[in-house]
Amino acid sequence: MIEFEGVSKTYPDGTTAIEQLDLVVPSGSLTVFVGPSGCGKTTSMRMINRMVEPTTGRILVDGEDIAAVPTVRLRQSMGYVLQGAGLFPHRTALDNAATTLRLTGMSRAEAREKARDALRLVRLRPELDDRFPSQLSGGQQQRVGVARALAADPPVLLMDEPFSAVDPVVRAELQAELLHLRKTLSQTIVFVTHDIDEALLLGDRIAVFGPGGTVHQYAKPQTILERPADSFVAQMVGRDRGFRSLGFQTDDLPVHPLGERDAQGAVTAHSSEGHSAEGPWRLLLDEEGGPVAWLRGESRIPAGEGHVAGAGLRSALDAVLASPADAAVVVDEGRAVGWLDRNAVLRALSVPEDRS
Ligand SMILES: Nc1ncnc2c1ncn2[C@@H]1O[C@H](COP(=O)(O)OP(=O)(O)OP(=O)(O)O)[C@@H](O)[C@H]1O
Repeated sequence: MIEFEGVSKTYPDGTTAIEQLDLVVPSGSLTVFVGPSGCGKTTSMRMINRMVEPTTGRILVDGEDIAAVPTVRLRQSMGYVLQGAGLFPHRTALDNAATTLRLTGMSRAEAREKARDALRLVRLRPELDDRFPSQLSGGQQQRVGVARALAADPPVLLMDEPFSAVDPVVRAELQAELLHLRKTLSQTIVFVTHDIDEALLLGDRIAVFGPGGTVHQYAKPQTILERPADSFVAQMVGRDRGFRSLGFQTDDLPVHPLGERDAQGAVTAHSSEGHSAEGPWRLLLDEEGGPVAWLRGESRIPAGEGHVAGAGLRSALDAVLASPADAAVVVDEGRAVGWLDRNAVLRALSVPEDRS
């Protein structure tokens, strides 16, 4: 657990970066600091590993005031990932990933062994281990940066705009990777970004920073979307708040059985309303059971991705709206497994969730 207690920071030139910050980052959580440029996110994060010292207040890590912890010991307990990875250009991916371990005095062989494990954890392909940063793509460099921070298995991971220097497709990939990694990691993560969508996607909790270094709201993503604390936060989260908040509402909608395949390899869509004169929509599946196309009479419409059971009401609504039939297909690892009834989704939307 990381606790900020009445923390303020005024730089020697008189700039106040942070004003009276009181905030608790729970152990094992991924907490995002989000806000426009210059509102003190990076300053707050750097105070956690004492790259910046507070002017007033104190910061506790697991109950210990970090002002009393030697900086070397403190930093060894915290991985740090920067924007643009910040790799050493003349070291290979493997040696870059081994850097922090070497600083702890570990032998080269052992450090490389552990670094190799970390590179596999972030899914860098083994054949890239011996490349230099200039021979890696931006996304691959960023993976090495994350591996370097994780290699020593520190209890705290500080990530400062780690994905902002890569293109949107690679960025989405790295975000998905981090969500995946979190299932196996126990680290307490503090993640800085100016992108509210990234914050909503990744954060267990989000602190919205505003001008003058004040935190306007510190809450779960769903709460930030549904109940922004003030007009500044409402403006940050922007348009489609209501629709986007559906993504955080769980769906426990019934899944109807898929039924038998016909001679063509298609299954007939579940319907609660009866079929039109042209007969029912059928969904053609490939050999592995993946949806290919909707068929009815002369019509053939490419099948969308379908809905993954439990993925939330936003995904369920999207799937039924995109389907030409009265039902959307439910998929598991790309294979069709059942049907989601459109009316059931619409009924679920009309019953407000308990938001207490
Ligand atoms: N070393 C410094 N000396 C003086 N002022 C500083 C220093 N570092 C940061 N600042 C100022 O403190 C304020 C907060 O900066 P900080 O980098 O923490 O904000 P940020 O929200 O992380 O912004 P960005 O997203 O642009 O990095 C800004 O006004 C900045 O100019």
